[in-house]
Amino acid sequence: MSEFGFRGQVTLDGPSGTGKSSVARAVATRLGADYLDTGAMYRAATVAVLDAGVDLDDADGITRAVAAADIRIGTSAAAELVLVDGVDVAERIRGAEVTRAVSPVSAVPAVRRLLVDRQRALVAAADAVVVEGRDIGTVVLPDATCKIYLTAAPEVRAERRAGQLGVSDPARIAQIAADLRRRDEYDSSRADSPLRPAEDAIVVDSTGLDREAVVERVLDLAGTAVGDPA
Ligand SMILES: Nc1ncnc2c1ncn2[C@@H]1O[C@H](COP(=O)(O)OP(=O)(O)O)[C@@H](O)[C@H]1O
Ligand SMILES: Nc1ccn([C@H]2C[C@H](O)[C@@H](COP(=O)(O)OP(=O)(O)O)O2)c(=O)n1
Repeated sequence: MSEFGFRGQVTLDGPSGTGKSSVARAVATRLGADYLDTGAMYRAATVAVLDAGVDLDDADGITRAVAAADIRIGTSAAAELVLVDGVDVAERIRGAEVTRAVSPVSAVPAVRRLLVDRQRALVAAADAVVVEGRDIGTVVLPDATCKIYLTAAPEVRAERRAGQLGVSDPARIAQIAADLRRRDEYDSSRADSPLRPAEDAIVVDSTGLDREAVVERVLDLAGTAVGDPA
């Protein structure tokens, strides 16, 4: 099929370090589609919570802080745009402070309702879109054209994350691996929209594949899902 003829939604869910962001961005570029990073929305919401000084056990306070914040997210694969109350937080949302706090913030059901509504509105505005997160195939877009669930061995995911952060010290890599495990467990066991593959998702294990091979596999699956000969 013509890559640029794609119309519909590709969803990419899975745990941290499986390659969701880098693969989703590349697939969106190749398809000429929009790109939505829902993890960046939960991270931006976490900035609002941290800046409001709310305790991470206080679900009502978290909800108020997120509802009061003006969170804006871009949908272009070419440039990342994440604003909280007009401030560019694209770099800050990747830092350790936000990464530590994002799971409890994203487990609050009222926060999820707010952000899922915005995610659906952004998707509705696009003819073609690649959306990545944890619950996109299961909750946000149950009727998506093509659903992918990305996995990879935990030690490979930790090494990738360490490489991305420029970390080579074995003790710090072990810390990154422990943090990933903790977040996986938290995200998979929360009551509202836990991380899990949708029943109709295709599982792609990226452990032994380089990024380009995963991108090609996802493009093949997207082409098959819209029924065009590849
Ligand atoms: N298949 C792959 N093989 C090796 N490295 C990869 C692969 N996919 C992604 N990466 C790298 O791993 C790191 C984490 O990828 P990222 O896309 O941020 O994952 P996620 O969004 O799932 O957390 C990045 O540095 C990325 O370039
Ligand atoms: N659709 C989503 C996306 C992310 N989240 C939450 C749970 C995740 O631990 C955090 C951060 O997601 P993000 O995709 O940025 O995380 P990684 O890049 O995979 O480390 O947000 C979510 O609950 N639902």
